[in-house]
Amino acid sequence: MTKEIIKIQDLHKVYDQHSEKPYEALKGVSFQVDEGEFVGIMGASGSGKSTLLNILATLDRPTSGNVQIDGNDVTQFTSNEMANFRSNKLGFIFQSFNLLETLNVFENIVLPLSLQNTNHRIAQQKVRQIANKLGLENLLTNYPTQLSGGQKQRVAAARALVSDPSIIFGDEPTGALDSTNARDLLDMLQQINSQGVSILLVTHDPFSASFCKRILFIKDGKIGDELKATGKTRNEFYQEILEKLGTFEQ
Ligand SMILES: Nc1ncnc2c1ncn2[C@@H]1O[C@H](COP(=O)(O)OP(=O)(O)OP(=O)(O)O)[C@@H](O)[C@H]1O
Repeated sequence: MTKEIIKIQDLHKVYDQHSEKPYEALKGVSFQVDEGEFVGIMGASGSGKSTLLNILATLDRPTSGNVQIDGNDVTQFTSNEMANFRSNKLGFIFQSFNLLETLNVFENIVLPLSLQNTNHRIAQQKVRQIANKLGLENLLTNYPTQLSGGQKQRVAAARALVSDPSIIFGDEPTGALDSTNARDLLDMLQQINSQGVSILLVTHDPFSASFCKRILFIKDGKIGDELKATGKTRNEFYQEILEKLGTFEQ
């Protein structure tokens, strides 16, 4: 039976709820993501993508609604439980890489394991394994300032993957990359996904979205539509996304 990695039901988020001008950024969002899926969330600026991602990433709480990740109702967690859950179960890849400049590549990648107090020898092994997989084995003693944008994003991906998360969240991860590096990162995400890791990608970019298996379109705080890649080439899916955006964003 398929396992749901994310299940959200009737999610609402109201900012400035008790002010004179409350703003409802999410207006009853429901969807689920099955284990092993690669799902994209697309929508115009201001449609609620970051609000949704922040709630899923346990960085913010909804005003109402249910959020289950890997069988846990994360809305019931205390702040401490949220932080533990985040470091054990979730991996993040952001547009801005978010590497620590004072740490070298090895130290950046090992960070989630250090936070979990993983045994030093096991942590070293895991970092080497993931570094080899992402072609970073010769860069482990470099500092972020000595890396290209594409290399930085691979380090960020290695850091997201090293703790074997249940799901990877990407927030415009190709936003700061040139087209070759963007393509490499997307190929890599697809490869990671083919090994069973679930991915949820928030993006404006139809090219990035065309690597997903399914795309949810959010408009004015609601899921408005959905596209599936099943049976289509990536290019056919890309064209379909472009057409959908053409009608959707008006
Ligand atoms: N902390 C906040 N307080 C009040 N309003 C907010 C807050 N954060 C976001 N909003 C509003 O909620 C709406 C959704 O914002 P959100 O950042 O989720 O959109 P988005 O789809 O991620 O946009 P973008 O693609 O530009 O990042 C916007 O109208 C925004 O102004």
